[in-house]
Amino acid sequence: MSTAEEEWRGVAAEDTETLTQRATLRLQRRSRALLGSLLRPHSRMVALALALVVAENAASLAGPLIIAIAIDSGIPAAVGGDPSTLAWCVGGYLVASLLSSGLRYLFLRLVGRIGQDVLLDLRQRIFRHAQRLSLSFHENYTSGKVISRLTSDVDSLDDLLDNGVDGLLSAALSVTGIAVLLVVLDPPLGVFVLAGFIPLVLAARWFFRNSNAAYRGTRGAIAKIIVQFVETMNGMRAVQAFRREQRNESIMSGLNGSFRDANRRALDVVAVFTMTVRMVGNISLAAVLLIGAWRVVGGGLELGVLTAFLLYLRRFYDPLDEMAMFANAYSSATAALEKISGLLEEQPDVREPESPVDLPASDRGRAVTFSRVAFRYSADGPVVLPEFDLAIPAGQTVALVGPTGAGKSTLAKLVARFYDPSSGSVRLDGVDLRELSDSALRAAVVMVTQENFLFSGSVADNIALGRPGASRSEIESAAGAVGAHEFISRLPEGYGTDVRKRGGRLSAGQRQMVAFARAFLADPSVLVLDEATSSLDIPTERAVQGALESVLADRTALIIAHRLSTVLIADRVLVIDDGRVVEDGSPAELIAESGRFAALHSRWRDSLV
Ligand SMILES: Nc1ncnc2c1ncn2[C@@H]1O[C@H](COP(=O)(O)OP(=O)(O)OP(=O)(O)O)[C@@H](O)[C@H]1O
Repeated sequence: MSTAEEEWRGVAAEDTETLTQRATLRLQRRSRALLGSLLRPHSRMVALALALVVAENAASLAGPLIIAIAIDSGIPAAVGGDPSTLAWCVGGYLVASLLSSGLRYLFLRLVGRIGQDVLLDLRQRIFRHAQRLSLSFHENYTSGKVISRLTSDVDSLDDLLDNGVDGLLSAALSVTGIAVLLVVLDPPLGVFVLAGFIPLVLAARWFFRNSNAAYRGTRGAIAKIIVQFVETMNGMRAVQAFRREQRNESIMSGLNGSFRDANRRALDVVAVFTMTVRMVGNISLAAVLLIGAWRVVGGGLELGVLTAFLLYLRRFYDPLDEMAMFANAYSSATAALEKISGLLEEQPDVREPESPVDLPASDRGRAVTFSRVAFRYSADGPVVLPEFDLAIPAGQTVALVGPTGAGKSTLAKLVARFYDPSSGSVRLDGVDLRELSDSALRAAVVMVTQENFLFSGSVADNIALGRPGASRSEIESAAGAVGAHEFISRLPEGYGTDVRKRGGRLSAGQRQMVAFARAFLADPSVLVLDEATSSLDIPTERAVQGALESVLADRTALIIAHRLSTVLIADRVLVIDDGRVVEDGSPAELIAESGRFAALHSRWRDSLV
């Protein structure tokens, strides 16, 4: 792939207003490929739907032709005493109408089913893919954008499949069918009507060019609204605490305004196109009426043929209106498809190896080694770890301390392989983390983060996250081991309490205990713990400390320690500064020296008195 194409890979083009011709073609190819892959499993059904719509149109086009025969032959014969032709015409008309309605029903049902299956598949693909993408992607892309891909973009596709495709197929078929019939019925009038097509083709070209640009704008604007909305709702506490409501409102009203303007532009384009179609249609109709009537009076045209001609002509322009609606839905869906296909094109930075290596057997933790690890979060970002070497023997508990921004969390995230080192390697019992399968890595290393995230569901479900499929007694014994059993039993519905419902909400300390129970149940050989910074009251602190000691037994642990009590139970303390180890030793050794840890230790102790 050339560098120019590389620039438009994935979500790179999302915020670009104007694209080069090459980029546009590339994005269109990508969208078409996605649509093709979505429709392929339903190809038979799509073929059946096409057959149904062709048959339906043929049945419905027979109507005016039968009326022409009725007027020109049926009625004169009936006046002459032979009503059979007229009776055949009426019967034929009824059959054609019934057939057309029945086929339409079948077509709509089928298209509805295909459409919903396609959307289901697409939603699942987006969700699955978004979950697979690396943390580094999510940090930049934000959850709001993923939500807008999954909701408003999929909705525009829904709109296209529900209304647009039906409109387009019917319109295209009836316009073609009618054009042929018009020329057959009366060639001079037919050719005259078809000449009206020239301005229509020009108008359609203008429409597509402009509406595509307008709809790219609406997709971008709605995504920004959702991002802002999600961020505000997620940060509601901070919003209210810092009185950010007014500022958020003004940001939101600006975004809403751009969304409205982008939509207005899109609708203006539709309005101009629809008006042009109607105008050409009505002028043609008036002209055909004038010329046709003049020829009927002169005896050059039969009245029935003129009637059929006028009936067809009405049907000829109505679907063109529908085409405008389709084009509308199409432009919106193309813009959505462009964004969705971009998200789906993104590849995780942290990838599972094709032929993973097994870890050796171990029953007491695993050795963790950093060998000449250099790390930066992005290719153009600052170096966070210049060259880091560290060997942690199996079973050792290491506390990481150091100033904010020193790189402690970065080290922890590298051990859990949320990121890969820019150079060098992180190894587990000598095996590079990049050579392990995801499941082996997740079984071996568990990271407990500061946020202690609880998913909606019961307390038991949240603990069971550590080992899906764990029995209730295993869950309870894990909770018991970390000392959480007692408070969980006191919750309104015990282990079955919903953590998101009133009464089930847990305090910071309780959330931490649940997270420990989860880690205990997962039973990893390496535990990475980013200790919560929030201070707990003394009894809770003790309980949490006790829980921590049970979780740490018999495993290797790397703890970003914020509490003195945690540091003191560690076998080894590493003081990190600016991505380097500046002190390394047991807590007692470091306290005995007069370095940074000794100073930190005395400040901690002073704060406890
Ligand atoms: N996701 C990220 N993207 C880019 N830079 C980051 C990211 N996370 C951290 N950094 C940068 O990397 C450096 C180290 O951050 P890190 O979070 O590892 O520090 P820390 O020692 O854990 O700090 P704290 O004690 O405040 O949590 C900082 O300069 C920070 O700005």
